[in-house]
Amino acid sequence: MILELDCGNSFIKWRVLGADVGRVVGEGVVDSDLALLEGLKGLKGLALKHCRLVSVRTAEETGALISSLTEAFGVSVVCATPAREMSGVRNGYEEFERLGLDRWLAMLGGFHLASGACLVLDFGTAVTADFVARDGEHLGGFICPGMPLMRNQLRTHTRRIRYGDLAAERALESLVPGRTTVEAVERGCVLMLRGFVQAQLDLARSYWGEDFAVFLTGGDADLVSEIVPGARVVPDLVFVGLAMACPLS
Ligand SMILES: Nc1ncnc2c1ncn2[C@@H]1O[C@H](COP(=O)(O)OP(=O)(O)O)[C@@H](O)[C@H]1O
Ligand SMILES: CC(C)(COP(=O)(O)O)[C@@H](O)C(=O)NCCC(=O)O
Ligand SMILES: [K+]
Repeated sequence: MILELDCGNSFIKWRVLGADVGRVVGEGVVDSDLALLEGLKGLKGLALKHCRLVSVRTAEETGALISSLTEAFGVSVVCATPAREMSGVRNGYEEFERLGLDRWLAMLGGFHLASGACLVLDFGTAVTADFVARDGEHLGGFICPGMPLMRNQLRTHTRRIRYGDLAAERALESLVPGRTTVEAVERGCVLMLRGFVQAQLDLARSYWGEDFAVFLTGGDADLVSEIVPGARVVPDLVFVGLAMACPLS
């Protein structure tokens, strides 16, 4: 069995692939190393042979997680590392090692699935957009705050914006102008995200006409999917790229 991990700034996404090619035998989203270990220990018949991991956390945090996994399951862990070029995609950053590895893997996955030009949008703690041309050249991208950061900035830096998670969820049942604080903030932030997406689509069309694929991934992808009808929502896009960057013999 193979354990795959995507360690973002807020959550660790994990899944276990069975011995027969690619079948997912367990998966989850957790907010701590401890919760990950608990989740894995709860799987019946777990027999990990390999583990591959991508992390945008500090080397210390990632190292601690790797030690815990090795100790708990006796598995060796392979980490995705930065590359200038891989699977036909050329990293467009001036310093390729500074590009977020989750972005890099999502691009590898997207370019592989599209076999052509693609726009990759990831809606996590931060929101990222990356442009990959038909020849595999990464043209660069954009980073802006995601939903969790936008709402928390408003909560932290104003005196009168306070509300709970349940109210936040309910507020998004519609996007008409809000009549309560929670509606006004949650809907306002979603419209910011959608505006960002529109700007990326406009730019992609200016480069490639209609000849490109759009991939949406990350925990908040559903908040924007309806405004990009042709987009492919691929929650495991980072894992697609992770398998390409860390093949296991
Ligand atoms: N099943 C889920 N578990 C956790 N977060 C989720 C889930 N579905 C949607 N979300 C939302 O996704 C966002 C986090 O996205 P994610 O891609 O996990 O971020 P990161 O990679 O930065 O940790 C949060 O705003 C969270 O509310
Ligand atoms: C942009 C990110 C913060 C996104 O992280 P996430 O929201 O997925 O947790 C991450 O890819 C990162 O730390 N990148 C390094 C900076 C860069 O890509 O330029
Ligand atoms: K991510």
